[in-house]
Amino acid sequence: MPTPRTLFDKIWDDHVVADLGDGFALLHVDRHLITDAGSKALVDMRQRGLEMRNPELAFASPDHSVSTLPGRASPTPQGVRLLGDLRREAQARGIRVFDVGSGSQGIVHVMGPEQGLTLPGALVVCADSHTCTHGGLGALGFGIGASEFVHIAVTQTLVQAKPRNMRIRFVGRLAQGVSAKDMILHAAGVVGTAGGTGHAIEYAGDAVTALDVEARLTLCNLSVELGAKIGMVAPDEKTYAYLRGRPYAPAGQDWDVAVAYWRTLRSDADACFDREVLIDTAGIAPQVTWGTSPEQVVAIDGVVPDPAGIDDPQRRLSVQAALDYMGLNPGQRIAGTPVDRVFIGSCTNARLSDLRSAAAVVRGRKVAARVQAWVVPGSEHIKQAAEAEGLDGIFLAAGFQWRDPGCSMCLAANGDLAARGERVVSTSNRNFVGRQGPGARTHLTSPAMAAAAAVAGAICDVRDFKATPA
Ligand SMILES: CC(C)[C@H](C(=O)O)[C@@H](O)C(=O)O
Ligand code: SF4
Repeated sequence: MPTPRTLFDKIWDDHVVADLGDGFALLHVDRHLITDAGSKALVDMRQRGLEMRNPELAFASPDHSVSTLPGRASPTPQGVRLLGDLRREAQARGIRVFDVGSGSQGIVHVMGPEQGLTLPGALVVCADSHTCTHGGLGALGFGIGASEFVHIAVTQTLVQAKPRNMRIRFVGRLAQGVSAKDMILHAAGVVGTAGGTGHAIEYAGDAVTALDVEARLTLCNLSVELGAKIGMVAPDEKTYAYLRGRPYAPAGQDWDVAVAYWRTLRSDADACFDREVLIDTAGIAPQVTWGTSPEQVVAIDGVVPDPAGIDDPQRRLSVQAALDYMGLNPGQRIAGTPVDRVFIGSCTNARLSDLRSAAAVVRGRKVAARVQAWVVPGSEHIKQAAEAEGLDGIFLAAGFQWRDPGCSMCLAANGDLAARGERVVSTSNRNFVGRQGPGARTHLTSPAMAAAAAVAGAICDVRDFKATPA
């Protein structure tokens, strides 16, 4: 009998070129995604006279340094340089760039799945920590560093230590008004930002199977916020339906061969996980982060912690520091906290289904007077598709800005940032100190919760909003 293996073990094994011992392996890389933020490595390679082995397996899209204002020129000198580097270096090597205005540009973790570049069982890398997103399609995706970038570009392989296996099982049904973002924020609260360190996480359970592919991408997107470089969902019929007909997905006979392989990509029933976490999905309410780390999260009907009640002195200090930065009082209810800005965007939550769920809340309503609210679609494709079904009109009529695709206020790029002390409800994945601008305060939520906050002018429970008929 062969040893039972996990989904992750199987994909790992299929990519081992050489076993290097001590848990290390040389792995083949199927897709190397390149952002403008990672393009410096290409410049370094040229200066060192290093050739790229398989430029046809590398795909680039500018995202961090593109302006999201119509016109699209980066307003910062750094952005201009990164964009210029990416275009010049990619062109010199024949790397396909999904460039601004091509109709296909997008945040790289949105573009990859959308183009069918991300496939079940494929090893996908990018010099960006949220490459774990691609696991939503059953790919083995993870972020790499600058030296690994060069190794991959030159050899199409990389050396990795094999992480351990972890499984988070979400059992039971997701309640109305609750989404994949709430599931993963809740999980961050349960396991903490170091809970997945050194592990590849598989998300499983009936609540995960019930998610559509875009929601699975959201789920996997925050794996790195749980400390894991890798997060995955086993591919299934929904995965195949999502991929069929995409530009880079296999076609014809190749499609049948691929699907036959993809069907083998699931954890064996008796596969062993080094760590297992069980989460009762039915008990999850819409989540809001209150602090400066994704694990500092609370249900919308909850209160922020009171440091006075925390025994561990280090934890007490860090909770106090987070409350101070966020301008919140110990033990206060999170609901009702007034907000200044709402950002619906990022590789976490700027796909069509995200924009639809936000629009369903916004339709027929107005953004509160003192709130600045933005929608930044994840890609040019999504922007077009959303416009084709009139979502832009809903957002614009409500008083949102409808911007062009890019990372934008997720990381305060290109002047897209909040002012010191401003409170932002954001659909992105990081609420670190200064992430959305020096002194800016970030609360992470789902798109529907962000939309509700924009309308109410305060953090509030989206379940209190009745959908207005179209
Ligand atoms: C700029 C890039 C390297 C960074 C990352 O690795 O994730 C960014 O995308 C982020 O989200 O903080
Ligand atoms: S959208 Fe945000 S999290 Fe995603 S790649 Fe861009 S900066 Fe990183």
